[in-house]
Amino acid sequence: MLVGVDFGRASTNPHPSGSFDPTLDELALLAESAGDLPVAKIVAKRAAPDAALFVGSGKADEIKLLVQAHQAHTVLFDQAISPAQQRNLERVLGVPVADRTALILEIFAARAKSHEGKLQVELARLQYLATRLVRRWSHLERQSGGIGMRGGPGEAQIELDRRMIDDRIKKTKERLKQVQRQRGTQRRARERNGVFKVSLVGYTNAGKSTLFNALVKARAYAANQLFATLDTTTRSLYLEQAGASVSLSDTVGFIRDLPHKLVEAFRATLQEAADADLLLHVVDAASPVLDEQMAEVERVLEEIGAAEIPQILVYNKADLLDESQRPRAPLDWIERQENGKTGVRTPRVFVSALEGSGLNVLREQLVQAMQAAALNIDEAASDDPRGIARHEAAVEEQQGPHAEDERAATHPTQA
Ligand SMILES: Nc1nc2c(ncn2[C@@H]2O[C@H](COP(=O)(O)OP(=O)(O)OP(=O)(O)O)[C@@H](O)[C@H]2O)c(=O)[nH]1
Ligand SMILES: [Mg+2]
Repeated sequence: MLVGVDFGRASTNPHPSGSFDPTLDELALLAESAGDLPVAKIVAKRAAPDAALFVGSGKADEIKLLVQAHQAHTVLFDQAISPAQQRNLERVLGVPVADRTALILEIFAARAKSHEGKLQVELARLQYLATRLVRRWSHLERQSGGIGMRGGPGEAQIELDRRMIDDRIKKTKERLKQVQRQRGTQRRARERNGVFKVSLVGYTNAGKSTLFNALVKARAYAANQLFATLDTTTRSLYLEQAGASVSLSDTVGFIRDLPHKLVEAFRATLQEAADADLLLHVVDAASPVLDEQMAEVERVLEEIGAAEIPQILVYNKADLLDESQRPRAPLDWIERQENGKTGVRTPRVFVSALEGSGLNVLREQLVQAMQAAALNIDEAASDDPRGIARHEAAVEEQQGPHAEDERAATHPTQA
């Protein structure tokens, strides 16, 4: 049973994309990805979350009736609920209650394949657990009457749990560091070869792995599931037009309200994207919430320090667009909105990774981006730190004069 609450404009949600999805489609897909079958959904409207139940008590009764009518075995909330709200709801509803964060962590835990991925998920889960214990403890403290009244019945146990968790967090972090140090060595070995690094980034389920497979003829796991990919896969992609290879990495997808601890735990994996010379930002062109998904990806890129990396926008699933939505040309240029920037002119390519259409145009753009970057590197040794002037000239040569003014104006601080 899926539940979403619309807090309207009063919402304190920090994400500009807004946290309320009236369709609950994404929550449904998350539930399916975790192996659940959504049987019913309900949306509520409130000015603010109820302290005890998150929803009002009338709504809770309504949910309970639906749970019974559909024999639902779990209630999933689209927003984060506190441990106390979770416990109260479970008591009222008579079934387990979980929120979006717990659901995402569950999916990650089930999907993690590599040693590093497993450790990252373990760390995120422990950290999630730790914050919940802290909150429960402070809740008990309040109940016991404040300072001087400590020593309630559960305190010793919680303190013990906390120490155990803190200990495991420490150990997991150490092991993770070890694994990442090894990977870092491998990565540096690759870097020394001077290979041009391209990373696929984008919202989960946009089609990154399908595109990766189509481009490098690999068999990365692609599925209609959220977070099908957790571990980074890297392959060499030979570009005939350039007579050279680039390294192409498939990475974990992004999602709105990605639990912060998870981003932290996956920082090293995401770092792969931040180290790239070029990002292929893959979007599901057929998604009704395309803008929100793109904004979310930009937000995460900003968070991991990858907002300045040049992008090619890959509008995937073009086969699903109807005639009126189809672009007139397979390639155009759009102004990408970025924090603090008026708009960055970025190539946009329409492809269907599934049918293999548009891939040649994409390869051409890859070659151009590579050549532009090569000129940048040439310039790196000279006075102009990133060779912006020459880079602009090179891009102009390749794309005609029209593409240029904005680029020069919007990359003034690139160095
Ligand atoms: N119609 C259509 N479906 C596509 C296309 N590309 C991918 N898909 C489907 O979209 C779903 C997700 O594809 P993936 O390649 O797993 O997406 P992803 O971005 O790697 O997803 P995560 O790894 O979960 O973040 C699969 O069911 C694909 O078959 C396309 O061009 N057209
Ligand atoms: Mg994938």
